[in-house]
Amino acid sequence: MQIEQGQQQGARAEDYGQQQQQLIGGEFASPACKRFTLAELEAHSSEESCWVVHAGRVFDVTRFVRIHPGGEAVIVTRGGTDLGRLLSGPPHRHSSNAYRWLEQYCIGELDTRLGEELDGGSQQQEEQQRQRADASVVTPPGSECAEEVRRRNGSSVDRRQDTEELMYKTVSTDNDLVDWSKALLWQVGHLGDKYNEWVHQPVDRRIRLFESDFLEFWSKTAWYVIPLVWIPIIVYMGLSSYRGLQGNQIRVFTTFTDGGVNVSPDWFACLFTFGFFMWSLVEYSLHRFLFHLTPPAHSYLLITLHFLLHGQHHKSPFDGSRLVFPPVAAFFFVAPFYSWMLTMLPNAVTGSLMAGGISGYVIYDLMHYYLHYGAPSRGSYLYSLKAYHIKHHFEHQALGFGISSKLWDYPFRTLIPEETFEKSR
Ligand code: HEM
Ligand SMILES: [Zn+2]
Ligand SMILES: [Zn+2]
Repeated sequence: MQIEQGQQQGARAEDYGQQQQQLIGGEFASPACKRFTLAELEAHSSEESCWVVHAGRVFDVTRFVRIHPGGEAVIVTRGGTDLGRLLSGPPHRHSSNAYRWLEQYCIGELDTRLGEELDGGSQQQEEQQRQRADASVVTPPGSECAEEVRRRNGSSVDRRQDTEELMYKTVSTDNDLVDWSKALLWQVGHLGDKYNEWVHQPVDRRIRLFESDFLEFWSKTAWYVIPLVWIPIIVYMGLSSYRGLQGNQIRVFTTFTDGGVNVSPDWFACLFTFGFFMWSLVEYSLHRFLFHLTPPAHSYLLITLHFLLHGQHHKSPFDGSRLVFPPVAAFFFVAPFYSWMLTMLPNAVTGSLMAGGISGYVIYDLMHYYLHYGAPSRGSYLYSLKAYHIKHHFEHQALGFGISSKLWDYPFRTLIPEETFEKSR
């Protein structure tokens, strides 16, 4: 069964290689072609239903506008219109993954004949055009919009847009390396050297990790579980550590100094703050040195583990069911770390530091969720963090490891360049 699945994956991987070749040549998958009139397009220009046109095709971006890292307004105000060259900036030169992302929302193409009529084209010209188009284009069911648009529009499609199209890669989950109708966890290990590229091409689709409903259910965590589980632990740890500092004569650094340093209850706030601050370094280190380790192509196990830990979040960055870290899994990180600290420091000191550290963790996890799903107002600190983190997902996977702050990206020199548009010109 396993071998059979492996062979299927192998065959898919080969097809994928060929597919990528074709895609570089400009082919990309789209849904069956449907034509929309300008009037239909214009009727979808609000937050509730937002359609846009790009390179002759129509995209229903309603579900994306709220979470767009450049803000909701920039898309909604252009709802029902052609985006023209906006995607290549300014204000922002979009990544190739952003173009791929847009592909997922393609619902058809714009009926340009009507557009030209509305633009004042004469009846005769319009009729000639219609005849030309009808002679050259048959719309078989299931044909791909993009291919058709290119064929019909020929040289009329802007050259620059053509170049943009070359950046597209398939986002069709029906034609992917993995079978999306089945659980993904046991499939990804077979992707071998294709895994790394595949996992960094995000899709707007929920992931099923396990075949078993029981495991699937327990692998998901709603965001509010994080404060519900951890805040009582923080309060308990904090209070008991503070009492511990009050009740006992606690001394630290006894091995380095004569008699050690006395820790009074006043130290609690400093220890808590230090633990909170140290969390940001742990956050950076885990994200950079563990979650972003590239698993060896031949290791089924390590690829699977990588996917479970972080890969699935990169593949499906807006799958809210697995955006925060499950508390049971977190205990496996916290417990050994806590025990190790206890070997060096008194209980009350360790507890105070841990209470601060876990508070930092809770804030990080909730912020991470908000950066994906929230719509912070333009110019705010959270807006800049959201844009920063989404760039880590879409374009700079080897940079921008700080999530709740960019702090540690400075000394470790992994800061994402401010605005790639100016620099790339
Ligand atoms: C509807 C199609 C659009 C899609 C799918 C889209 C997607 C994205 C994505 C994925 C990013 C993250 C960075 C990247 O990967 O490039 C982004 C950032 C951004 N987008 Fe869009 N976008 C769209 C339309 C627009 C429009 C029409 C504008 C402006 C007129 C715009 C302005 C921006 C800005 C300014 C940022 C960067 C935020 C920052 O760095 O401050 N986007 N977009
Ligand atoms: Zn990451
Ligand atoms: Zn993320």
